[in-house]
Amino acid sequence: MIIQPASHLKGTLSIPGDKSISHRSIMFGSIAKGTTKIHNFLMGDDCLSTIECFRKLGIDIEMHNDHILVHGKGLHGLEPAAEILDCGNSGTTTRLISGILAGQPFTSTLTGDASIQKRPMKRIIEPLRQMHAAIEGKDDNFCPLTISPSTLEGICYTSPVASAQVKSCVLLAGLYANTPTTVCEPALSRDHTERMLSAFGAIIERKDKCVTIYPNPELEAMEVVVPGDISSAAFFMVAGLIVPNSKLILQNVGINPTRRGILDALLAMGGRITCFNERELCGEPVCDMIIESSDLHGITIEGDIIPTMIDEIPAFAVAALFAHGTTIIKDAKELRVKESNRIDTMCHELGKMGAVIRPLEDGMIIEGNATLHGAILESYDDHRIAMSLAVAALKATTPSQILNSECIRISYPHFFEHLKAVSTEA
Ligand SMILES: O=C(O)C1=C[C@@H](OP(=O)(O)O)[C@@H](O)[C@H](O)C1
Ligand SMILES: C=C(OP(=O)(O)O)C(=O)O
Repeated sequence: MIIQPASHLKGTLSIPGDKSISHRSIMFGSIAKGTTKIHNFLMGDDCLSTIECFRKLGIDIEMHNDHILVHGKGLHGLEPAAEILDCGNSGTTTRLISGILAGQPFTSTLTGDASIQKRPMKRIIEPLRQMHAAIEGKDDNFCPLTISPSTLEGICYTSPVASAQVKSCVLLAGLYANTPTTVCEPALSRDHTERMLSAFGAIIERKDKCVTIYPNPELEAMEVVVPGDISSAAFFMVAGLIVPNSKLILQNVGINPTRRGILDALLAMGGRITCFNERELCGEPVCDMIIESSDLHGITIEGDIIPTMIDEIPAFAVAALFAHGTTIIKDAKELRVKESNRIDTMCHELGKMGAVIRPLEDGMIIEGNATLHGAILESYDDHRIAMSLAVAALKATTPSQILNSECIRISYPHFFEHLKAVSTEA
């Protein structure tokens, strides 16, 4: 993909469905009784991997033009898959489905692509084993994972990482345990599982950074309307702020407090972002946004805000390049275990364009007021890296090429069409 420098961005975009919420709607719909109808589902490759896994586990899932129907079979209705479950590139699929599979009376094996096979699974193997799950992984940490039948016990688990995937995995296993299960985390990670599972009928109690789930609920099918994904909106939030003379309207952006860190961080940098039409969609807060070119200044982000913007940090780093002063990102070591090592990949690729950006063990130091030139850039098959580099390329003095950019299909299949629709070449 060739990206031309842009003179300005103008227009209105309807933000595609949230990836995290789309995954959960299929998973919870599959283990609920009755037919769950899903609107605004994200047709990204990761969510399609979740659909394929549940089809292999015996669930009938119908794809229609404007909705999906999941014919759920209840908590104990899944059937053994005839083959290995392929989670593709999706960490969310791999880790959440493991919690459900730990509670089944049959053995399952799951794996995914080259990137998934490098991502750490010890973080779910350990708590699942504490629940007496029978789970084996390559080198005790990697896919393929094999999960065999066992009788699960509820636990009180203090997670060393703020990870919604770990939290959700343990809570889902907790549905099948003998006694209640509690998960506490060091900082609050996204809470879509808690919100949506409660709406499906699970009994969930929350207190500060801990969540307790009670076993064996009657989950009932429901209608889900998936809000737009702030992680996808983030690319256009940053692009609209850094390209001069721009004004974008982003419609239907999810602003759940556990996901809105990018909005708060960009506002703290002086970004002109106005949220209006605030409403609630399926238990999730949503708004429309106006984004206008802004004079940004560097900030430090660290601590509790980090998990609320973890996937948006590559895009945030691009905004920091065009702020006055230095931006520091700390406490974001988790970036090293995503689809790529996002600290190293961003520093390396932005460096090729002339950026002054230094990796830290747990973040980056980014010098602002950058002048970037075009370059041939590698996505490392990481969708967030491909799209963040495309945004940086809008501000370069010459065109850039992004290699292996098809990976955007994972979370935002129409990204390049949307970018073309709102940008005017310099
Ligand atoms: O639960 C989820 O849907 C997700 C949780 C986050 O991962 P971690 O739980 O590993 O932080 C995030 O990076 C991922 O894109 C989606
Ligand atoms: C990290 C991501 O997803 P996952 O963990 O589901 O692969 C992401 O979408 O940025």
